[in-house]
Amino acid sequence: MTTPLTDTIDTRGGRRGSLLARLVRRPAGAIALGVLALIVLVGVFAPWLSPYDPNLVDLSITRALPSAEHWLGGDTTGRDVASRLIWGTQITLWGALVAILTALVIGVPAGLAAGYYGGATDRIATWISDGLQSIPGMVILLIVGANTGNNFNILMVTVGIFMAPGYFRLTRSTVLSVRGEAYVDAARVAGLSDVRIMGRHIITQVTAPIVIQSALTAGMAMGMQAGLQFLGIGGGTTPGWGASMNEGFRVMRTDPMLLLWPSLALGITIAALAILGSTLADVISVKTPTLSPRARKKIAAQNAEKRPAGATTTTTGSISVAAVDSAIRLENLRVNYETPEGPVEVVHGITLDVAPGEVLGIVGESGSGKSQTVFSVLDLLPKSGHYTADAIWISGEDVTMLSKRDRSQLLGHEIGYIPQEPMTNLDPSYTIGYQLTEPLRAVHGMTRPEARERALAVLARVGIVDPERVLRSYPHELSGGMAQRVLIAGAIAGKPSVLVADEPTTALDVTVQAEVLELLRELQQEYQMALVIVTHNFGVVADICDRVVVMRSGSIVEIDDVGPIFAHAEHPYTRQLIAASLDGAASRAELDAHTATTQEAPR
Ligand SMILES: Nc1ncnc2c1ncn2[C@@H]1O[C@H](COP(=O)(O)OP(=O)(O)OP(=O)(O)O)[C@@H](O)[C@H]1O
Repeated sequence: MTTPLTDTIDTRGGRRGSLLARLVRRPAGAIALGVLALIVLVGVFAPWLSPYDPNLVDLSITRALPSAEHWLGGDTTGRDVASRLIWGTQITLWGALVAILTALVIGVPAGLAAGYYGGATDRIATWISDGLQSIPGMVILLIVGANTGNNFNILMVTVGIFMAPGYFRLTRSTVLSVRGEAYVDAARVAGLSDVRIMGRHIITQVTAPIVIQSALTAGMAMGMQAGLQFLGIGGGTTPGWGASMNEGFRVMRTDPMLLLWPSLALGITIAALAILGSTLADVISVKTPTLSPRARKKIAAQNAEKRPAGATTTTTGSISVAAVDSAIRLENLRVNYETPEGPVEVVHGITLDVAPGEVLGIVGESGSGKSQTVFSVLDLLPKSGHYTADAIWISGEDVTMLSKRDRSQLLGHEIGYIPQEPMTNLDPSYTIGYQLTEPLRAVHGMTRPEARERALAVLARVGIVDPERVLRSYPHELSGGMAQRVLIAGAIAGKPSVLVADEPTTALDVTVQAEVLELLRELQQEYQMALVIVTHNFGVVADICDRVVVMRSGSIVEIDDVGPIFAHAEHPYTRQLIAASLDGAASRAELDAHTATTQEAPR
């Protein structure tokens, strides 16, 4: 039985917060939202905010300059400009709303049905959508305007119909991308109706892109509406901003301000909608944030502050050999990630080392920081991540003092790396031969025949029966176990002094796991390499390691030799992990027996 470790789950990550909260956390989002909220309030409360009837003519204020009574002055026929602008806000927003609702009501259900059902439904809907897009919208709008007495609402519904294909295509493509997901199949198997599946499981995927599209479409609808009114179509008695622009345009030379105010209102609104749309897209897609150089400096300064003057550090862990004698030595390593909620530290100042020829296990449950530690050594952190350390020694050199180029040279020579997922770490477009020989030629300066010879030798050494054939093969032609052996061959081909294996057996089935561990143990002894093996499994530790580092929530809770750890682990978390890992795990003897009898045959 496996002991549950639910009480040790790290919950510091927290929730990402509501969409609105994430939006207003960004300055551009907050400003755009604030401006739009103000515009909407003006539109909604126009009857109360407007000081005069927008159509009231008072000849005494004809072309009047701004004054206390008439904030923006009077127009050419003696109407209050501010009142017309305020009422114009309402009519412009209303027009945009009618157009968007029309486009939504037509485009989204059609896109859902086309994407979900495919076949004839998809073909017919796509054909109609393409047809709509090929029709010149302005001509139709002129015809509709002429036949409906320039009815504003009907014109905006027509604008909405021409905008529906945008929603249709967006919804259809989103549905197509989720239609084959396992959870949609599961809902089908569970007997849920199509309408329910679309309404519950699929629409949720479509909502975010639709919100973004609506922000952008609103701007376009306002632009079209203004364009129509500018042409004198759909103005009505209460002018939208477009109609005011038309009036202002006619007297642009003598009264330029009459054109300026509505143009400004329209420009600001459309700009705010565009900024809102693109900020929403950023927030919703949660693009991986990248740490800016400024943020990196800030984190480094904060980490320096955490170190009391004179004292070495506030780190966890310990070291066993002198820095220059170590294969790897980390001093006060911290890893930070930039997240939508701000920087988060995921490794909290750890110190550890590996002696030459030693096998060190880094153990901990998922999320404890094992991989981030290894990635920092290998300089493999993603762009959103950043580490700081007092020093990182690799084969007696502090790599934090080296240039990026020198560091990667050193890594290429001194460290071999075996990743978690063998298949995803081989490029499907290249043969195994190319992938094995490329680093030998580029980093180790071998000629093509030398590299080929070395690749064949290491493939044979890791137990590949027909190395010549494997060299010609593409990754998809290998089994998972063979792919992992190929990666091990690649890792040792350059004769590194340290081999780092990140959960090297996780993706393999249990029989192959035993063989791969056995191989690693043999290679480590044969090449006299230091081996760092990342695992969540104490069974692996028992099998292969000399010393073990136990990590939890980004800190080291215990470091000791394997014997003492199993005999009397000090930390309760270590004891819990040991119990969870070893219950039911195959014993060393069983694994050995298995390895002796089973030899994996290549396909
Ligand atoms: N790109 C990232 N952005 C933000 N946080 C991250 C990122 N990658 C990892 N983390 C966080 O860092 C912490 C440590 O992750 P790490 O991958 O080192 O865990 P691990 O112990 O190797 O787990 P596993 O065995 O599942 O690989 C986790 O809390 C994880 O959520």
